[in-house]
Amino acid sequence: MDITAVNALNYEDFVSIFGNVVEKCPIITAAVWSRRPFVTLNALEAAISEFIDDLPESGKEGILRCHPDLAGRDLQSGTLTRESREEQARAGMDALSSGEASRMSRLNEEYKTRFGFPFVICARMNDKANILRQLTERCGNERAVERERGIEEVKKICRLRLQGLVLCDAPNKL
Ligand SMILES: NC(=O)N[C@H]1NC(=O)NC1=O
Repeated sequence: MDITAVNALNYEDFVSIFGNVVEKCPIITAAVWSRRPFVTLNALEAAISEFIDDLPESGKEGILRCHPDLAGRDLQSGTLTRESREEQARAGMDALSSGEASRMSRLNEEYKTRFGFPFVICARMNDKANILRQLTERCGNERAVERERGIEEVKKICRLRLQGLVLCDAPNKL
């Protein structure tokens, strides 16, 4: 699908196709539909980013809370969204040794207890070792730093999901 086809979608189809570009937050997609037409895919991405940036801190934390843990309960029970399952598999989260799995689980819980939202990172841009290292390091940050850091990662995930759905109209900036 190209951007012209995107702009021609009614809101039902737009939300049905793009509703999970931010994990389990179709309200964001539904809101940016009114910003059509998008000149480029980057313009659609920018509209999503602006919507997120305009949210109060509680809204940003709410977005983070819609994300499943990496290698967490949803992965074990097969209840991840298709997008998240593919991303987590790409980073090897479905093939951790038992030692790695328990370390991951302990750190995820520590992170959530400290911040009140889950650790979020763009799994497709990181491997297993990197994810474990960053999770360890980021547990030591301040809450406000982590809120912003997590939101940056949400935007990276969103960009890659959008690029999987819409033909690219500009050089990949990643
Ligand atoms: N917790 C977390 O980072 N979750 C995710 N990251 C990603 O790339 N896909 C996800 O579901």
